[in-house]
Amino acid sequence: MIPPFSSANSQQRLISPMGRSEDQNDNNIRPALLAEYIGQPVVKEQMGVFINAALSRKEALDHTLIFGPPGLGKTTLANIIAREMGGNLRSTSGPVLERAGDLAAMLTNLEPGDVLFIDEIHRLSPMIEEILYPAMEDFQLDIMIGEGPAARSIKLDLPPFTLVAATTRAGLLTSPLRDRFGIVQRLEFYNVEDLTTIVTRSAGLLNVPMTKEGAVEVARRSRGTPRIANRLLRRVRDYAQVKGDGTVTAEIAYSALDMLAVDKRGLDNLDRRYLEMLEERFNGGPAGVESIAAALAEDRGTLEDVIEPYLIQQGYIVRTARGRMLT
Ligand SMILES: Nc1ncnc2c1ncn2[C@@H]1O[C@H](COP(=O)(O)OP(=O)(O)OP(=O)(O)O)[C@@H](O)[C@H]1O
Ligand SMILES: [Mg+2]
Repeated sequence: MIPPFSSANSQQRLISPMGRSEDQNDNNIRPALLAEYIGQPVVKEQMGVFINAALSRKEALDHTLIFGPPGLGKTTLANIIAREMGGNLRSTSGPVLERAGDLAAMLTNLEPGDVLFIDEIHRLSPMIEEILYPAMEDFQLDIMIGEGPAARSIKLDLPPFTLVAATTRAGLLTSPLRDRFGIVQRLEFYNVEDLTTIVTRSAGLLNVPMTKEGAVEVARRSRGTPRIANRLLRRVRDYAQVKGDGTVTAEIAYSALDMLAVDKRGLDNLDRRYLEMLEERFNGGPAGVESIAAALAEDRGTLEDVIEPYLIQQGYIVRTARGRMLT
C-alpha cells in the first residue's frame, strides 16, 4: 500500500522505499517463516519467544504493533506471525475501513487463532477505532444498528484473535489505541551484511547466478531496505543477461547500478535534495523540520518517518533541540 504522503517524485525512483506495483510479484521471495526472516535480531528473538509461549498455552498471540519506515518487512512479519501461529491472515488497511460494517464483517468472519492484519493503522477513522477497542480487549463486537429512535446496539462475542497492525507513523496513533497492543516491535534499517544475505537468498530463489561481491555491491546501495535490495537485484539481473554472461559479479553490479544512477551511498533523490537544502539554504542548520519541509515542498511526516530516520542512522544529520543539523 502506498502511503498518501509519498510524493510522485519519491515513488518513481528505483531506489524509493515505497512499494510499487512491480514489487507485488515479490511473493515468491518473501520469507514465510521466522527462521527465514533475516536480520532484526531483537524482533526475531522476542517474536519467537512470544509465539512459542502463546502456542504452548493454546492462546491467541497478544495484539502486535509493528512500526518502521517503508520496505523494512512489516507486512512480511505479519504474514509470518499468522503462519507460525497456524491461523489465517485476514488483511485490510486503515483507509479501506471506512464504515463500521466493514470492520464488523471482518471481525465476525474470524476463526479462533486468526490474525487480522491492519496496515496503515494510523489512518483509521476515530469511529472505527472505537469499535476496535472492545474487540481487542474483550473479544466483543459492540455496534449500533439503524438510526434515530429505532437504533439499537448489538453485542457479539468474537473468537480469540490477534490484531497485527503496521504503521510507518507510530507517532500518529492515539494513545488509547497504542496502549491496547501487548507487543510493540520497531523495525530498524538493515546493515550491509544482512542485506547481502537477503540479496543472496533472493538471487537463489530467482535462479540468478551471483558472486558474493556482486551481492555486497547491491546490498550497499539499497538504503538499508530489503524492498530496494530486491528491486535492484531484478534490474542488475537484466543487465547481467544483456551485457554479461548472466552472472552478477561485482563489476556487473557496479556498472549496472551506475547506469541506473543509483547513488553509491544508497541515498535516494529526496535524501539528496534534503541534504543539499540543509547545506545551501540553511547553511548546515540548525533548521526546523517545518522550514525544511516547506522548502522541499514535501510533507513533514514524510521527512520525519521516511527520510530522516535513514539519514540519522547513517550519521548525515542530527536532530537537536533547535532543529536539524548536518554533521
Ligand atoms: N527480514 C527480511 N528478510 C528477507 N526479506 C525481507 C525481510 N523483510 C522484508 N523483506 C523483503 O522486502 C520486501 C518488502 O517488505 P514488506 O512488504 O514486508 O515491507 P513493509 O515494511 O510492509 O513496507 P510498507 O511500509 O511499504 O508496507 C518483501 O517483499 C520481502 O521480500
Ligand atoms: Mg507493508
